[in-house]
Amino acid sequence: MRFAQIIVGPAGSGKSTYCSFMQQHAMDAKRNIQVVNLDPAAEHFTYSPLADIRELIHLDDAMEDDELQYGPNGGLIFCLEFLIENQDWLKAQLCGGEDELMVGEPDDDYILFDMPGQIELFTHLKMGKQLVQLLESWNFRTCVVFCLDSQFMVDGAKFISGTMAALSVMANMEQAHVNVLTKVDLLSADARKQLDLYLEPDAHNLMGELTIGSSFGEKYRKLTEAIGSLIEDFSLVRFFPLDTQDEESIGDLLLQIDNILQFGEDADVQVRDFDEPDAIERDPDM
Ligand SMILES: Nc1nc2c(ncn2[C@@H]2O[C@H](COP(=O)(O)OP(=O)(O)OP(=O)(O)O)[C@@H](O)[C@H]2O)c(=O)[nH]1
Ligand SMILES: [Mg+2]
Repeated sequence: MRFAQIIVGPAGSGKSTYCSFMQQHAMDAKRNIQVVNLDPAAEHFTYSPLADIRELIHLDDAMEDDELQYGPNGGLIFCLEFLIENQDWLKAQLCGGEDELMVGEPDDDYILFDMPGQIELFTHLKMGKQLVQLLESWNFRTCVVFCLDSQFMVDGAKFISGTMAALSVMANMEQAHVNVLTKVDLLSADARKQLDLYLEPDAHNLMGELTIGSSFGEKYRKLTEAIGSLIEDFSLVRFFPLDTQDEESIGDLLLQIDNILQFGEDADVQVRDFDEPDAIERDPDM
């Protein structure tokens, strides 16, 4: 079994930074987490990628092509379609170029996929989901990690809007899913308090309070309340506030995603499988 986190979220929400911090954290814990860059427009990131889509296709290829003549947004969609069509390239990068899947060390098979900030790839287009299906066919267990900038979540209307964006990705991808609020270290003490209030899991009628102080909230009070209670009543959307300056915060998040992927549990099973024949050998009468 192999493990994958698909890192998605709006432009500039902190996806690539998340990948760097996660990889570094894993390294410090003597764990091997690799990162694959699937953003064909990426110019710079601070991790060293296991594979890089820009070696297959670069955004400029789609934009400078005389026939295609894409703008930056259409070009990006084209690049991801191209990736899906040329899936053998990705498979070779992930599977060491062998035809058959190589089953490496369990620790070597944990990969973060750093995606472009084009959120429509994951809200209503099919490429995001196709990528996940490909990974699954290559034995990956996947979890979507949706990054949202916490600075845009500290007033009621924005919180609702961010929650709906998360919900939209969840509904389209139909995958195990974690929502991460990034850049929490940049929040003022007041903003952090406000955010914590929204994140309180059982603050009853919290969403009703969100209508106060925002023009959208006041104008569409009933709608806002209805959306709020829908989200609250069904526990639809939860957010993890990530402070990249706090090692414990990164560790807690990784643990949560590991649990969703059942990462540690597989290791247990392998230990048990390994022990059993040994025990039988030692006591042949049993
Ligand atoms: N202080 C702080 N800055 C952050 C954090 N995460 C990201 N940033 C900054 O936010 C900016 C965007 O971060 P990226 O990681 O490039 O965001 P991205 O989602 O990969 O962006 P695109 O790939 O362009 O969609 C950079 O200047 C980062 O340094 C964080 O946790 N704390
Ligand atoms: Mg990026």
